[in-house]
Amino acid sequence: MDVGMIPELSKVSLTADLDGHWNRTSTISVAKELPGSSELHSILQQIGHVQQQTSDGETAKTEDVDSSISVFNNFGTKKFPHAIIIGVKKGGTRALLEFLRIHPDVRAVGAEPHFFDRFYDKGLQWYRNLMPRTLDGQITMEKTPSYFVTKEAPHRVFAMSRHTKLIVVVRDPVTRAVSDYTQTLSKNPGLPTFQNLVFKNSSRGLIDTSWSAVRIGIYAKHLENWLQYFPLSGLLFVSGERLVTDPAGEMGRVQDFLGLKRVITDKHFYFNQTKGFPCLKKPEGSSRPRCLGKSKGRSHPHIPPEVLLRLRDFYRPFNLKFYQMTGQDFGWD
Ligand SMILES: Nc1ncnc2c1ncn2[C@@H]1O[C@H](COP(=O)(O)OS(=O)(=O)O)[C@@H](OP(=O)(O)O)[C@H]1O
Repeated sequence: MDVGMIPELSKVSLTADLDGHWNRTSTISVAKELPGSSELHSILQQIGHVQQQTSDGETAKTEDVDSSISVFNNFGTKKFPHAIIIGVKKGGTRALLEFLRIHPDVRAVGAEPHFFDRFYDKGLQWYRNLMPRTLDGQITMEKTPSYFVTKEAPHRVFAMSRHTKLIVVVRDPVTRAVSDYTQTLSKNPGLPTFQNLVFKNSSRGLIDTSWSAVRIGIYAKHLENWLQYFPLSGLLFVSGERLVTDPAGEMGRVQDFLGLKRVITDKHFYFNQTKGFPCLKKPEGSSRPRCLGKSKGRSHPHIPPEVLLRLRDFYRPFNLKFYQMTGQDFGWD
């Protein structure tokens, strides 16, 4: 298709992954008024290539149309998610979702819908409409890591369906806080140092729990809110650390929890030395290996060790409580 021939009257930007490779995308701009531009959009949707930038910096398909299914057909139905990755921010939620998407029985929204925190007033039908169509036996999923720390989210998810399966990817809260800080710093290079933000003003080592990078890591506190509505058996806690060191092992647990056949195995992963993380040999919709984008697996700034130690001390009792509540020792201490 000669995109250069299309006049740019009013821009509609469609970011299409033309070669099926995650990190090499091309942007096509077409005129809104141009006859055929909506058809172009539809065609790109049909081949599953209409993408948008997700709030976590990854490129994701907006319409998860099966490549074998035309958008003009109505095979399958849009259902509320059977399972949601509810957290935690910077835990490894994007990696988990992308790994799950290689399973033929999983259909997921690529972007984060943020329904149960930001857009609840849009209503449940709006939410369901965001979901990809699924056939019998397939499960619908989404991920929005901020749900885990949103006070209203548990009762809202419960009101949608008490049977919703919930997955939480947890990571050492100290590393998570640094990762969170690194993300904010990348958007705002003028940010004060980590040590300036982590301690309360004029305090001698008092941790500032009003800073979200700290607060999110008090997992036991957030989990209490969820356990008021959901039984522990309705939640799965995935170790963010093991998702990196043993992705296939962790994916085995996830598939069991979701009642899926164990299709995703060690055959699907390879360790990319340059990236320093496991990558997919054959991701969904592509025959080429693929790693997550640059915003995942960033190097963290140096933080003085005594600051990290102080933060580790702060989290210790909350971590122990969390191990007790979940019956799992994540080994962060
Ligand atoms: N396979 C693979 N590739 C790249 N990165 C991986 C992977 N598995 C886990 N991680 C870790 O995921 C961290 C980002 O977490 P999230 O995806 O939950 O972030 S976000 O909340 O959606 O922004 C990200 O954090 P940073 O290392 O701080 O960038 C990674 O450590």
